[in-house]
Amino acid sequence: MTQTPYAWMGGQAALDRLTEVFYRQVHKDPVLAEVFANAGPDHPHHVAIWLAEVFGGPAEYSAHHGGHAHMATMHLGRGITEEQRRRWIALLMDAADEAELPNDPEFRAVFAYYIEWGTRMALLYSGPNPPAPSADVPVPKWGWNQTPPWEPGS
Ligand code: HEM
Repeated sequence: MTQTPYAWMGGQAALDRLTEVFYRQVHKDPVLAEVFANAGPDHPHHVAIWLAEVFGGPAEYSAHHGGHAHMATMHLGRGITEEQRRRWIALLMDAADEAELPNDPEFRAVFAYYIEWGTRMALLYSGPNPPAPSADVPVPKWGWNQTPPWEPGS
């Protein structure tokens, strides 16, 4: 069976590397620094745990960090702008290079697919009339979709 995107990218260690690099840049960024000014030191790890679960790793965010409802609540009322969303993506994609996540087209496409979707969901929750955060909504799961990774011999 094809391994999960989580395993393909190098598991939790890779995601922690990613979010550490990412938030280091976020805190220096003129568009995003203010948005994350009050985020605690554990924030990068929490987001890494979330991403792990999304990409097929352990369901630790659901089990110990409040699942979808907590994530959604953390975005309520923040009024995230399109400019901030775009910058968030740009910095995360640069961080994926710097943290040396796999750069094969299939992995990067799946990664970008979730990030595009997820940032739009964050915007929705942060804006007026957000969906009510619900304990019944599961953490989303992102597999390979249309593009399983090319592997030698396949
Ligand atoms: C795929 C997109 C995104 C994901 C997966 C995501 C994930 C998360 C998670 C899991 C938390 C809660 C962390 C915890 O449990 O402590 C969180 C909080 C937060 N997110 Fe997002 N987020 C995304 C997009 C964004 C965007 C685009 C922005 C703003 C530009 C944003 C701003 C914030 C802020 C300000 C917090 C609260 C940080 C704190 O004070 O601790 N998020 N996010």
